[in-house]
Amino acid sequence: MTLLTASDLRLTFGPTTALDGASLTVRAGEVLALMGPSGSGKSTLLHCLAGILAPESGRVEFEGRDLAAMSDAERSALRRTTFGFVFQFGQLVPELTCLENVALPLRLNGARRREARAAAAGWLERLEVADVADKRPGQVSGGQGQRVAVARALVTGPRVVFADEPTGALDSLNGERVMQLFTAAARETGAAVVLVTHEARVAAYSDREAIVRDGRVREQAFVR
Ligand SMILES: Nc1ncnc2c1ncn2[C@@H]1O[C@H](COP(=O)(O)OP(=O)(O)OP(=O)(O)O)[C@@H](O)[C@H]1O
Repeated sequence: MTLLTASDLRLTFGPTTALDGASLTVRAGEVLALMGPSGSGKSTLLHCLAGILAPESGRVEFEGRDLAAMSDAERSALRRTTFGFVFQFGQLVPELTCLENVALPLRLNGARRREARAAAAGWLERLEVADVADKRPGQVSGGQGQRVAVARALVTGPRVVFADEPTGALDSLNGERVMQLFTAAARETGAAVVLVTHEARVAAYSDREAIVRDGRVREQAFVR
């Protein structure tokens, strides 16, 4: 089943053409890796799929609904409840503990403090970082921080998690473990993952690879 469809996206930044007719579909529950050279448009495509950037032409549909036709409130509700995000540097809130960081999306969606904290604790456990629950992000390792960021992205039960170089700041051993835990947890919950990476060993955790070149999706192949 197709969840997200991008058709013929074009987007320029001043003289730079970032997307030049990019088209892509994301299926429910799949792990999709966006690969390709630096500057080819991978992150821009990811941001358009997630409704963070609006293409100048072309359209993005989530379950058949055009993101551009939604109100700002509808789009931000979609990002808060249906999408999850993991970036290269976890972007955790530095003033909150790791547990509070994971509980935060649930609190923003209206969950009670107690339930949000209980669910967050469960997710930290699942990502094997229960021991850092009461630490602040500045006091944990890069690998631990990324696991907390993955827990935070999955805690709301999103349909799609967007990840931009989620292991880019980690050494290979830590990166592999984060990818193992991330993709296993996403598969269990049925969330699709759209992942930007330039590392083949990170892409190896995907079901499908799409190669972005010069602002277009040039090739697609099933990995497994
Ligand atoms: N906000 C911006 N302002 C100006 N130019 C931008 C902006 N965002 C992206 N670009 C340019 O658009 C092109 C595509 O960028 P994008 O970040 O999507 O590529 P990428 O494939 O993700 O690259 P990398 O692998 O290096 O992260 C690049 O030439 C980039 O410099």
